[in-house]
Amino acid sequence: MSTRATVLEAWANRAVAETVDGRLVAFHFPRRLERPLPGDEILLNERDELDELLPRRNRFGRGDNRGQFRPIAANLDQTLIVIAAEPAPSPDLLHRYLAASRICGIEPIIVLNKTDLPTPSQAPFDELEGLIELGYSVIRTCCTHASGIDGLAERLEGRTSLIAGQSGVGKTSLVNALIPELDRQTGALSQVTGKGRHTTTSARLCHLPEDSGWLVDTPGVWEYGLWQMTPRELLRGFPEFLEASDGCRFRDCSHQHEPGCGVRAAVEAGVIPDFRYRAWLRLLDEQARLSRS
Ligand SMILES: Nc1nc2c(ncn2[C@@H]2O[C@H](COP(=O)(O)OP(=O)(O)OP(=O)(O)O)[C@@H](O)[C@H]2O)c(=O)[nH]1
Ligand SMILES: [Zn+2]
Repeated sequence: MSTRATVLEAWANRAVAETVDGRLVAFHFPRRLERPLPGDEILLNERDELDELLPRRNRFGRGDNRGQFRPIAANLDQTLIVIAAEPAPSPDLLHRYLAASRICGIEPIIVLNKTDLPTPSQAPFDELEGLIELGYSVIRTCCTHASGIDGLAERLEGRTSLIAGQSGVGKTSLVNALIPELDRQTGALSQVTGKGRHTTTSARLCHLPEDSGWLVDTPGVWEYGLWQMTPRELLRGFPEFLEASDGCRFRDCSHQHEPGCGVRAAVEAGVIPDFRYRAWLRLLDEQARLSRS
């Protein structure tokens, strides 16, 4: 008899999962099995050992310093990309996150936190209107005055979301506002792992109040990098280009120099904002550097 469980947190060779009947189980896993990720569905045997990792819908991850894909969590419905006026996002951080989500097949939602601070008139803040026109959702929140939290909570209902962003943008404050009883969940987790205190050095799947969904909290990062991929894969991160590329004269159009390029025509017509085209060119350039190094 096997028990179905959801992985909450995983390290090099051990993890914690919650069974369907709400029991927390810590287990080691054999190296022959792929490392489970927060959000993974698994089967445990009667000795509470990992029997099987069930097929995943998707994985979200990042590139490591060698450009390899490093998975963070699995089976997600959406990513919450948190940005704030302070600390100001590094250039292209938001575009990388948005592209990564789309490439992983996950809908990104932009969360502009710290709306009590003046918004600088620079990228990416002055690009948000353009992104909304392209169909991206932007939710504005302020943890200091607890505003926008209900609207954000509504978007999380019944879903599994991952929250990510630069260190200091207020991820922890948002998670605490969304999950008032986070301490209890953290305490229960520490008990089964035997770890005294919990530090957010790894991604962790948490329950939203009243079982209204799941949230993957991730450690803050200074920089978020993409992994090495082909130009075709990168294009999937810019879905608005895909439609326009149907109009390209050449099937293998690079959308850079060729005559009759549907993407460049859409940029010139203002259908694709110029800032998106330039961001894509910069990420393409980054990819060329990744593959050389
Ligand atoms: N003005 C303002 N400050 C905020 C807001 N939300 C969070 N902060 C402050 O921003 C700082 C960083 O907040 P955290 O919640 O620790 O940010 P974090 O993204 O979790 O940072 P890491 O733990 O490094 O990943 C703290 O001093 C918070 O009090 C907000 O809406 N407005
Ligand atoms: Zn083209």
